[in-house]
Amino acid sequence: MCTKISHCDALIVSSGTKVTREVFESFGGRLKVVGRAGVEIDNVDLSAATEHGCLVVNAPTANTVAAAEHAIALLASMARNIAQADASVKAGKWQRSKYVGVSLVRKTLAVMGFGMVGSEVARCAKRLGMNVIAHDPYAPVDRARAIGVESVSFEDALSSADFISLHMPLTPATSKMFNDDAFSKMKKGVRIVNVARGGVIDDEALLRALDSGIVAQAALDVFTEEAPPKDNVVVQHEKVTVTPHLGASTKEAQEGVAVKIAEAVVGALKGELAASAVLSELSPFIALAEKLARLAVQLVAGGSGVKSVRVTYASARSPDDLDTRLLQAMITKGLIETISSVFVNLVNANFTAKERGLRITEERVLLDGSPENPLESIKITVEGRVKDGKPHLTKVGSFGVNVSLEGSLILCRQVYQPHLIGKVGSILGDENVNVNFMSVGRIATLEQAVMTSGVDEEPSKEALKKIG
Ligand SMILES: NC(=O)C1=CN([C@@H]2O[C@H](COP(=O)(O)OP(=O)(O)OC[C@H]3O[C@@H](n4cnc5c(N)ncnc54)[C@H](O)[C@@H]3O)[C@@H](O)[C@H]2O)C=CC1
Ligand SMILES: O=C(O)C(=O)COP(=O)(O)O
Repeated sequence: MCTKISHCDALIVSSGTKVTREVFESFGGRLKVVGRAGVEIDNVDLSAATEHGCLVVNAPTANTVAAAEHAIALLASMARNIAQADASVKAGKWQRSKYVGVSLVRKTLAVMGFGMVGSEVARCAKRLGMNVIAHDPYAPVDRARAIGVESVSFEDALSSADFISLHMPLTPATSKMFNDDAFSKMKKGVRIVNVARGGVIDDEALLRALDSGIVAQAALDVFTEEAPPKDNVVVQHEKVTVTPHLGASTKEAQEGVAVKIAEAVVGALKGELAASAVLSELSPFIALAEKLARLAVQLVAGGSGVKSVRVTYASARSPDDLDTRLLQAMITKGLIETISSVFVNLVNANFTAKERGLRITEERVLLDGSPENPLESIKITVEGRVKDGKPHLTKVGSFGVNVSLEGSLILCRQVYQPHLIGKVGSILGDENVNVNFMSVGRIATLEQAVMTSGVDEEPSKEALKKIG
């Protein structure tokens, strides 16, 4: 497989394909993007991707509904012993009393992890007449309240739930978080659904909890090892219902993730990073951030690089509603790529900045007014705004200018005096370089000023020297 894909610029995978260090190494630097056609990117070696300057994108929302529906399907079929009863009838038996189930209505469901899938599960469960509580240390309480779900602590969720549905990612913090200690805090007879990741449950502890009766039933779509070995005792347990990682497996979701990931990969190959709602809102500012950083590094350090950069974001949004990580990554890209051959992307930006001793500090200026626009301006020595959807330079040092940041710019520091505009224009004209605009930011005649010229072609070094 590695030989075949060494001829590719991008690779798109589902959870079943492990994109290991070996895969990145075999690409010999050609691979630019790995697209994960789904939510979780735990099957991609992110450190190896970073080191190889490869961007990793995912399609985080296209299978949300499918995963939530699968959790609800498992919840209902577990409560009514559908899988076990089906196998029994097919084996020629008729065991009506053995498969008496439990009702869902008015039971308490604890949704652990109140993100995209968890909140969709909560909405569906509410419609089934369940009392839904949620535990998520990072989700805003308002999100749960808005759909009539109470946010509770981990302990309260465990102790009051009749059903528990797991929807957190697998991270070092969530690995085996459902262990002996957690099971010991659960109500006796609790029923558990796991459509998240196998690793969040300690399998041996689950087995003990099933055998002791703390857990009456479990329904699992995901496993620590996929496919689980044939003799896996949890999988074979009569109180356990299993499916082979089918959460995202509906025709609609598969088509959805395919389209979304193709868009994200094409966008990334074109240098747009990714295509999601948040990103599209920030898109013009992403371009602005990178262009300002490119300009700043040239103005401030004269091409030798910078070590410490202060970025000021002016916005009417509360700092909590403005995620600047992507903007910061683009600033890093602008600062570093302008003065080196290092390829910076969303994945390796932090790593690359640290490696080069570049420290970026951020400052927020809270403006009055409508928070409809995520940002008003970004300042990194130079200041810029988005006007008509396009990045514009609005200030160089203390000089106000107003120029589009598309194409190439020549910035000259000067003492504002007659003939200068004409002289610069004729040097460029002699070279057949077309000047598409010129703007002078000045305080007064014969004072310091900044002249900005937009040019269609790149002037020769000699011409630039003459202008200098
Ligand atoms: N079985 C399947 O086919 C599918 C499985 N998934 C799994 O479902 C998971 C959730 O997906 P989404 O909802 O789209 O992700 P998401 O990122 O929208 O939500 C995850 C939520 O978990 C929360 N969380 C993190 N640490 C936590 C902790 N210690 N305790 C409680 N909550 C915690 C986060 O704050 C976040 O709100 C994914 O990580 C993925 O592993 C997703 C799609 C399909
Ligand atoms: O999106 C996810 O995280 C999933 O678990 C779905 O996995 P799949 O794309 O079906 O291999």
